[in-house]
Amino acid sequence: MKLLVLPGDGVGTEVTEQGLRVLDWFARHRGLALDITHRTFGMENWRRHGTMMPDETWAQILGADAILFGATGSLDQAAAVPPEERRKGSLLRMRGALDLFANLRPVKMPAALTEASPYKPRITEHVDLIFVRELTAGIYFGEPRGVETLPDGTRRGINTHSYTEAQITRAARFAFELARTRRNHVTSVDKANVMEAGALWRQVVGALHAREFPDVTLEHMLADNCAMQLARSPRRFDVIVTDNLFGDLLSDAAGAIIGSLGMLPSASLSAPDASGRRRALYEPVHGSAPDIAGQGVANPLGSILSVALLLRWSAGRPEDAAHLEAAVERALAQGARTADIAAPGEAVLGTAAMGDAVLGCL
Ligand SMILES: NC(=O)c1ccc[n+]([C@@H]2O[C@H](COP(=O)([O-])OP(=O)(O)OC[C@H]3O[C@@H](n4cnc5c(N)ncnc54)[C@H](O)[C@@H]3O)[C@@H](O)[C@H]2O)c1
Ligand SMILES: CC(C)[C@H](C(=O)O)[C@@H](O)C(=O)O
Ligand SMILES: [Mg+2]
Repeated sequence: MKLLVLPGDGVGTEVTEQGLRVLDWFARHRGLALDITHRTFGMENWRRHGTMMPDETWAQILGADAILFGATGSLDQAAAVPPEERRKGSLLRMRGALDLFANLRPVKMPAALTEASPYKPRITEHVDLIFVRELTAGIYFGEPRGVETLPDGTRRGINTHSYTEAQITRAARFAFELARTRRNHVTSVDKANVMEAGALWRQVVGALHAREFPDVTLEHMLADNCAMQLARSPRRFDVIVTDNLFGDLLSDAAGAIIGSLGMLPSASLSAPDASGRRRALYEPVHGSAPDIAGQGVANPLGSILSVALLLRWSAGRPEDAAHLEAAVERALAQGARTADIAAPGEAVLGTAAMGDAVLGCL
């Protein structure tokens, strides 16, 4: 498998290093064959090459079987880099060009972390849900977009929320198929009461369900209610399918259930090609975390668990994926804690030491 590693900005580099150590364990002990290429991404490209996206890196991105990504975003970027360059080196350009429409964001409560969660244990116990966030359409990609100057000299910012039936159908089909491998329940989240695109979303998901997936339980939920239900009774959810923006917001909110955004992994997948291979990008859900970057304190488990998703979805190694997920659970059960998930008085590990703890449990 051709794997491209793009650690990116801020804590992205720190957590990806730990993800790579774990991947290397599977290469050495389980015969995982990897052809790994490393490239810089983000502000380091601007500093080194004067462009946010060297052509050679873009070619690597387009040619990779899978990408292990860290994070993007830096405080100096908006001031230092012209908008055109920022777009060239943006995560959204990659997601769009690779057509990574299905963004999986599992949220599973490790039993050991009930004290780290701001919620009561009776709320968080046994939470095991997964978002299928549509990732290549909606308001992130709709046209027209931009900032225009009005006749009175003031400006207006414009973005367009748009979904075609085909874009809704492929995300929903992915969610129904995934639900059949889990607890057979899909919650489809929209704002059908306000948005035309939301009403279409609901119709298309409902019709697909009736036509192809009557064995799966489907519920429709408005996005504002979903935000509340995630806090109140997250255990009720199995698969949540939703649009690009709601998926972004709701998955961060779900990170709080576990206690830290640093815990959440993700996989972004394209449709399979003729040989059944999906292009894929794996990354923690969190960003570059400028408030803690460079200190060696970031939680690497979001990246390490993204490696588990890579083993499952790109390497075709579900047993290895489960082995890694179990090792993370064991490390947590043995008391391994980075600062973000430590209860008061608990000993705190740095980023690399948390990597050591997981490796020790493999
Ligand atoms: N996929 C991505 O690369 C991605 C995702 C989200 C935000 N961003 C970018 O990151 C930058 C910072 O955004 P933000 O601060 O709103 O979001 P963030 O996800 O970077 O951080 C939010 C909060 O979570 C904490 N956090 C994040 N990752 C952590 C980890 N591994 N361990 C412990 N704590 C962690 C941070 O310290 C911060 O308090 C922005 O430029 C934003 O655009 C990128
Ligand atoms: C960095 C940003 C473009 C991104 C998004 O909004 O999709 C991030 O928040 C995420 O969740 O992956
Ligand atoms: Mg986000």
